[in-house]
Amino acid sequence: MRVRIVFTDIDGTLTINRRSYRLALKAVEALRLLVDKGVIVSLVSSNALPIVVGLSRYIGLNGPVVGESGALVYSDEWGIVELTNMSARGVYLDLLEKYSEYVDDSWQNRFRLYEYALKMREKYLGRAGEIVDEMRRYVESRHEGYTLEYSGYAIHVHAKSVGKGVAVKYILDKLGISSSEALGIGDSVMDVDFIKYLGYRAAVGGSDEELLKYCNTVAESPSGFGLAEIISRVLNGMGDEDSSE
Ligand SMILES: O=C(O)COP(=O)(O)O
Repeated sequence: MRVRIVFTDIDGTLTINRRSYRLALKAVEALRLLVDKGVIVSLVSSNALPIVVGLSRYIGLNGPVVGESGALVYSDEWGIVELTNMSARGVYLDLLEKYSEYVDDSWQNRFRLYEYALKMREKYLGRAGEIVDEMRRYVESRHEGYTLEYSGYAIHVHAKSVGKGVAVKYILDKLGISSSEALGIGDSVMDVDFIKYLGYRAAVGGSDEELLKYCNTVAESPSGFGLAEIISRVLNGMGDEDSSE
């Protein structure tokens, strides 16, 4: 197994479970270990870019990051790279008004450029799937070229051409690394978009069923604890390869 770059989602993948924002310290330690071994680690998230850049910096990671579900990429060397020019602001404002019974605004929207988020109101979380499907039908019939997805943390409204996969391919291409040497780790159906292109495809325990269909490794432990488990398998695999050389 030769992994040169690891792309990992944040919410539900580095956290202690799929509802919390609290990082699993085991996950932080595992990512740092990868960096120390010379592996590039990139965060791939639907969060606003400043959150992703900040987190990457303070954890001590070394790779380019993806924010706004793939609309934006950042690295110290490249600066902010915009992978779309289609802002979903008008679409999100329409949804916020029309579906105000079900969804609330996200504070992060003041810091977003292209992709916008809505939070499902607590009392409707049990009906999230059905409400999201209805909202998607509305968006796709009224706003050509736009769609929405649900991560379990928020509903993300963006141009159809925007995706975590487009951004991950952009990074691989710029760095000259083959997708066969890349590992992707996620927890939600939104992660299928980038994981499906990569040579090594892993899901943490408790992931969405849809994601599991695309993965060749599934952790037993949930969320960030599962990520630590996957990384220890990778590091052991790399050790085997080194000792056989
Ligand atoms: O902001 C969200 O809804 C999810 O963020 P993530 O892409 O890091 O899981």
